[in-house]
Amino acid sequence: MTYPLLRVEDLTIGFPYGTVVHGVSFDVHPGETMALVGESGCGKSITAFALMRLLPPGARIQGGHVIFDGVDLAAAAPHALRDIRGRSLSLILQEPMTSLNPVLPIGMQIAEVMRRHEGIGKAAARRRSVELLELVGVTDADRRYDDFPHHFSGGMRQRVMIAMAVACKPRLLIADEPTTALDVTIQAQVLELLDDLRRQLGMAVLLITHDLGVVAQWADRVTVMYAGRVVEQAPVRPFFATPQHPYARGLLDASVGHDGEAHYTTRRLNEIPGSIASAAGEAGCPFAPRCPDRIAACRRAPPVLTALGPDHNVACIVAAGTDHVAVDR
Ligand SMILES: Nc1ncnc2c1ncn2[C@@H]1O[C@H](COP(=O)(O)OP(=O)(O)OP(=O)(O)O)[C@@H](O)[C@H]1O
Repeated sequence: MTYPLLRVEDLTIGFPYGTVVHGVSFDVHPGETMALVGESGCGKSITAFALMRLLPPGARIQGGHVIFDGVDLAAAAPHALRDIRGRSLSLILQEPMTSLNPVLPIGMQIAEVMRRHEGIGKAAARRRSVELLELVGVTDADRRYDDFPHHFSGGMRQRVMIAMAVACKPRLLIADEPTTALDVTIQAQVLELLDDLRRQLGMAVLLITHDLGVVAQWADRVTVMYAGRVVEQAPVRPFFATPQHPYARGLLDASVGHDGEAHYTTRRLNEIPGSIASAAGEAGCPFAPRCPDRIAACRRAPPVLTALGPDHNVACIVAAGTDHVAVDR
């Protein structure tokens, strides 16, 4: 096992009204795709923003560590963060229009990232921006360098965002629902592009998604979140073959079609009866109100993440057995 590139340890995030991410831990290894999956509101995006230290107003890291390449980003000084962000750690979001400047030509925006982080001259930055646009599949890149974001379709804008995000060859790209706003064929093309770039540039990808089809096809490992906590993490193959947490099992059971084939692509995570909101105010396992396997002890305290096997952890006292051993990180 390689040493992790990113180690998130016991990360806890809150707003003035309460804690929304409770002691989340996961690793991302060099060159791999790790999927962070969960239904809307479970805390995926807030976790991603916390990794970049770009939390919305009012939100605060209340505890834990985010060790990236040996530096604790949760405690790093602003100048150190500025240097890391956009250079070795990059973020792409669901809707590129929120990240692109509408009044600047797209080529110039890509060039600007390289000029800021690598201090290269104007001409070299332009040349490399055109190469990057070609790399992400923008045809006639030299001419399109001077086009504005509104001249591009949604899928092409996402390609431009990806070009900008990988301009400085990051070691880790965080992609927060990168294809949710796109139609299905374009989604597949953009995910394929991300995977190609991951291999070509040797970067790792933290892929945030609510789509199990995307996880099955593109991820090496998966971390499932529920109500601000990690409930299961495993390599993708054992996860899909033998999911252990009742929430994960519910997600996968429900995605098998009448023909007996798995249909992950159309699966939405909110089809299990009940809602995350029903966990509010619960003292025990946040999934207990919706859980088919719950026993009385589930109501006592949130279960700890427990090792079931190599790299396979579950936070469920029923799945883990009562004589469980806490995960030793
Ligand atoms: N700006 C904000 N102010 C207050 N609460 C917020 C804010 N942003 C997120 N939250 C809360 O934090 C929790 C986690 O939200 P987050 O956006 O991380 O969920 P998510 O899993 O990414 O969902 P989605 O897939 O819908 O984006 C939710 O309860 C949400 O209501």
